[in-house]
Amino acid sequence: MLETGCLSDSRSFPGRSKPARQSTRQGFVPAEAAREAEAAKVPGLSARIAAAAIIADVVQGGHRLDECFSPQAVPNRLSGLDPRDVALTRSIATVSLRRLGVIRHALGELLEKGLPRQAGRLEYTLIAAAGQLLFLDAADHAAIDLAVRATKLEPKTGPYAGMVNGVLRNLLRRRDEFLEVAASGEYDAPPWLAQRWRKSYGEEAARAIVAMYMREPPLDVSVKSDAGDWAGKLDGVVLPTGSVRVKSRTAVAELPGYRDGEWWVQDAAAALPARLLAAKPDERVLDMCAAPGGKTAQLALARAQVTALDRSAERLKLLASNLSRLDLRAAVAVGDATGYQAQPFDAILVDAPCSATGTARRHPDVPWTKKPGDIEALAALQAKMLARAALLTKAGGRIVYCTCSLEPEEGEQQIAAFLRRNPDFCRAPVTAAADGVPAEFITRDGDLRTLPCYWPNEDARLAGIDGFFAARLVRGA
Ligand SMILES: C[S@@+](CC[C@H](N)C(=O)[O-])C[C@H]1O[C@@H](n2cnc3c(N)ncnc32)[C@H](O)[C@@H]1O
Repeated sequence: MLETGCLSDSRSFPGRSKPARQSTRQGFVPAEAAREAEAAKVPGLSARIAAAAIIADVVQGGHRLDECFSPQAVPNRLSGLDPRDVALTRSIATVSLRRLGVIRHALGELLEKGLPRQAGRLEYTLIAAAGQLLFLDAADHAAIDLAVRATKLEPKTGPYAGMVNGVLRNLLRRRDEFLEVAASGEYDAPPWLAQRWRKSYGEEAARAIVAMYMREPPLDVSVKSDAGDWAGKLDGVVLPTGSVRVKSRTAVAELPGYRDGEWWVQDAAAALPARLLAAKPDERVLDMCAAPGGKTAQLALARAQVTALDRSAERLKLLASNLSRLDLRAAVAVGDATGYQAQPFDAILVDAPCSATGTARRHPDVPWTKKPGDIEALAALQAKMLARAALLTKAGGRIVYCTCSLEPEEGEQQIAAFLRRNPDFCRAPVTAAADGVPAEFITRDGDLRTLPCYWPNEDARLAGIDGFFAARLVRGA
């Protein structure tokens, strides 16, 4: 339920002379209908084609992986696929993006001369097939055969079917070698991000963050009441912060209590900022970047008078439907937070758009679609939102600012700059005792900082937490 912005960072394999530049939409659409009909005749082929197309949409086109699986996705790569094929497409695309670094390394080793130019989606067919051969339990011969068939179906890639066959068979022969490279973690994050995390958190934590990003995320939910009871019903545990971590792998909508609106999906770290705002009944509260509404639900549950503002009308529809399922109320407003005007509020939550580098377990596309410049641009937007929030806060009122980013520019540095510019505000430090937040999550300045490597556990269903930053600020009376 967390969301990320996405911009493309098209990268090439080592050893490739030039990326095969091609617009995803222009290149893939024309033969679509005929190819779909052909592909539908071979079990599993449509899912492989869809997975390769989605990986291309993400890596080349800058789409968010989640978005590609939404019914509103444009282009929609899933039309006509049955639910089993959609699930297979999702697992191939997800693992291929999670492991993109080492897959690119392996393909770079195998493609000594690089990829041919003008080769359509060849690169992404290879990535999807390598993802299956290295990291999924799919039958090897099916992964190779279907990649070759997918290659033959598209005029641009057709001539390279023999090459695809050869490369994937060589990959299979050298699989143990590439799995050892994968285990070293060397290629698991783009170098510029790994370097940033080493600088911010030290070598050991940076390694642990990246290692956590190679694992499936747990399912955390926020419950309306009686966490212990719901932990029992959902085969879960109550976390020290009050969220329930669900061990069951049943589809979310099929779990007990979902349809009755008793809980909503929300990472344990994402549940903390609204808690820090501590909204009281009837207080006027602005949720400045509200959709899809995980934090709005918390504020509404506290019986505050919540205004849920977001720039995206589409995402606010999702918020409205989430609140309706939960039988919770908020006033909804579509608008740009940086220019929003209203009577001052008692409390404001600024859950600002950010690079989302703390959520790469849930969004394995994030590390491969962000660029260094994005962080600067997002930090500038966040500063504007904070400035507007300051104008909209009553004397004595409070702001909680948060991002799901690991980057200090979007967290600690943002708040330091805000406090320099706004001497009428001061920090209200987070404390373990009063806020019910584990002491290891609290920085020396009294902000919240969670790292994905916290709460390690052998069982992936119980391990880790999203990377979040939150600061609580109070305006002088
Ligand atoms: C991190 S998400 C919010 C998640 C949400 N608070 C939750 O807990 O479910 C950031 C949101 O900011 C919205 N957004 C981006 N730019 C905005 C702007 N200028 N004004 C208002 N909302 C904006 C996005 O549409 C997105 O829904």
